[in-house]
Amino acid sequence: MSKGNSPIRADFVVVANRLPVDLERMEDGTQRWRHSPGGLVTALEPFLRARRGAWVGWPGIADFEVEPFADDDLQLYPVPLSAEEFAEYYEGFSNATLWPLYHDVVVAPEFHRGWWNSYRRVNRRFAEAAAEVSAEGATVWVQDYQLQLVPAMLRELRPDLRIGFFLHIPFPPVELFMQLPWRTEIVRGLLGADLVGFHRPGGAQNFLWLARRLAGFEPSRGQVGVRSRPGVVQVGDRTVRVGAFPISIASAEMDKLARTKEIQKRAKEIRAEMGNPSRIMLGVDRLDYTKGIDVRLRAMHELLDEGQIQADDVKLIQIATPSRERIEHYKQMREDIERAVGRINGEFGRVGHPPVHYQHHSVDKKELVAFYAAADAMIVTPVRDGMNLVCKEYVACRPDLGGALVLSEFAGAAAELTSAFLVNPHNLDGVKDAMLAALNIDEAEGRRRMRALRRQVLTHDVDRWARSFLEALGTPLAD
Ligand SMILES: Nc1ncnc2c1ncn2[C@@H]1O[C@H](COP(=O)(O)OP(=O)(O)O[C@H]2O[C@H](CO)[C@@H](O)[C@H](O)[C@H]2O)[C@@H](O)[C@H]1O
Ligand SMILES: O=P(O)(O)OC[C@H](O)CO
Repeated sequence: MSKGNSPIRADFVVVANRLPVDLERMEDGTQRWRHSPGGLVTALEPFLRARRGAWVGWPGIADFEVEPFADDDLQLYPVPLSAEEFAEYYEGFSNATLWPLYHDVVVAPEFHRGWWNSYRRVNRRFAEAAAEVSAEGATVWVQDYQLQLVPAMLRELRPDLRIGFFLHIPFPPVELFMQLPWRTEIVRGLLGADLVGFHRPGGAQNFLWLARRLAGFEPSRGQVGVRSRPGVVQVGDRTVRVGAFPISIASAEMDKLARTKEIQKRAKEIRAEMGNPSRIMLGVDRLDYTKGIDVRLRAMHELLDEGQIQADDVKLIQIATPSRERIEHYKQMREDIERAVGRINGEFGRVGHPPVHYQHHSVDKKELVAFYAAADAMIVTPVRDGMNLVCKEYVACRPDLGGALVLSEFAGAAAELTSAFLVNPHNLDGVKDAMLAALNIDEAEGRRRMRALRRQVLTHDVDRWARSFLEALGTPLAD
């Protein structure tokens, strides 16, 4: 990574809360950059690197200023946050107001005027940074719920730009969105874009309704399609399009990696290290209360308790990336999950043979792919998820057509991955039945399901997602 002067103005700019790398302070006082967590970075980073764009985002440490710098072909443009802004804009309004509100109020959202003021102030700073780094007529792609005011603010500063916005989390039902005291400002902020994108048509449809109800604009009436038939809102002399663009992963790259001898060998080692149990279930998530980690632990506990599975035969690996650790609901959930893991291992484990192998940290990409290759059943049980990339990664990593996927109906991915064992995470018996079905699936049926899942994931990758969005924005990409 090389530090340089101010970056050249770019023709293609991504604006996201986080840079794709986070600055980390080590105990000895030194610092190092590490890959940022989460699905947004996973999806966008390879795409933007290949196009030599600029990325505007927060460097991951509060009260810290970093000069713009280049990371290989990517120009990184850090936006600083004070400790107070981190608490109010990021932990507060973004993750204790919007995150729960947009995820079906799974915990109660908090509404505080101070947090909102900070959100507005920080959105303004991001808009100013994007205005500075964008070349004349550039395409600027603003990402996610932390930056919903940026499109309108940026348009005010730079009317020459083409502005897209994509929401990575669900857009809520209108009845829930209407709880937000600053609902009209958010809708007007998003309408500053030329194209507003959601994962699912339902989100686009909800937004169109709100554009009329809250901002007084007349939207088009037809049903929004997937990557087609966007809705339209006329905002003065501008036409804003509103569409559905289901995100995906770099499927071919993961498939290729999973086929390597190194990964195959490591997958066998993982099974051996666990005592070669007959079946391994896997969960991989940011440690977030929306992901339903507690649901799969409860289901496993009951299956063991009822003798439907035996602790020596069936193991669960749960890999959980630390996330938003100072926020109360996250602290509480971590305690609950770790207590549930301890309880299962205490009740059903033997020395050296716990039924649940729990890791509270990230793993690198190769290790993650080896986990996917080693697992007989992938358990993805969010109570609400915009898309969920983990289930697509698992499918891409099974060129052997082995393994089975248990997937919540409330993940955006369920609309595409219909050959998974689809479950309602609120129905514990249904989750238990699906786990058993996935663990005991006969080989031919498993291969049939996995083949259908792979057809979808390999033909709908992240490149297709980005291309379809940018085409709808009117800036198609050259090959
Ligand atoms: N322990 C671990 N070690 C290493 N890597 C790990 C890991 N745990 C998770 N990851 C990686 O982090 C990413 C998580 O992406 P997800 O889509 O599953 O959820 P996230 O909520 O972060 O993303 C948000 O953005 C994405 C993209 O739009 C939406 O799919 C989603 O609904 C939305 O909440 C995956 O690429 C996964 O491999
Ligand atoms: O760690 P956060 O809060 O930046 O969340 C990362 C996820 O991608 C959220 O979309």
